Amino acid sequence: MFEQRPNRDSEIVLVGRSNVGKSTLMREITGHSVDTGQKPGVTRKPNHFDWAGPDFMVTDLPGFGFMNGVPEDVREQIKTDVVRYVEANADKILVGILVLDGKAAVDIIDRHSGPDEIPHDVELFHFLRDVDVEPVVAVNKMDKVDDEEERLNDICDRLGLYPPWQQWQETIAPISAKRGTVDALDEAVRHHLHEAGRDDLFQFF
Ligand SMILES: Nc1nc2c(ncn2[C@@H]2O[C@H](COP(=O)(O)OP(=O)(O)OP(=O)(O)O)[C@@H](O)[C@H]2O)c(=O)[nH]1
Ligand SMILES: [Mg+2]
Repeated sequence: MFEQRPNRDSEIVLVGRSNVGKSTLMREITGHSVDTGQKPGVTRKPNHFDWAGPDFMVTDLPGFGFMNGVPEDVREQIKTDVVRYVEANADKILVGILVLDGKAAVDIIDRHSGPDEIPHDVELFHFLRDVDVEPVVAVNKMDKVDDEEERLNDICDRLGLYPPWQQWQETIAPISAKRGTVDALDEAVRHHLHEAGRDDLFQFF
């Protein structure tokens, strides 16, 4: 289990497979420098960012799934730790941002779908809902995607959300963290913050 969680009563977490751009998005949200990398598995411990004023923080959690050079048992342990972290703090987490690689997600999901296999991304999406954390799916790296509409509709379909994706703008947010194009995510997060009566946190999104 991850140690040393700062004592904050409101939180937004970033979760997802390794190398999808969680830390890049974290940098974009917070304006702080965060380690990012070409190689998966850069973030091994949660990165918490809090501010002097509000009782709020954003947490960039380690990625899981395939990572070059990282043994399977370590990858599984990271995933277990991430799930436990979210479970343990679910009552404080206002929004769970599930980051996907828009270019790769559908192929990876389809490759890992089977009679006794649920893909990590799909599992995590339903897990967030199960623990009553509002999920927002940040479909990242859209700068590399040509068939945007089709891709977003396929992602909805795999997550059990009836297409077209435009019906789910509080849940599905196409972005490019690297380019700083994150308006759709800000909108979706604000929607949930508003529902939670937390317009005071709009300053961060
Ligand atoms: N083309 C493109 N590349 C991106 C985008 N966002 C992130 N990347 C790249 O994706 C790679 C991984 O980014 P990270 O932010 O380190 O990914 P991560 O999800 O934090 O990875 P872990 O810490 O291993 O879980 C880096 O090379 C980033 O520059 C994006 O919007 N577009
Ligand atoms: Mg990272």
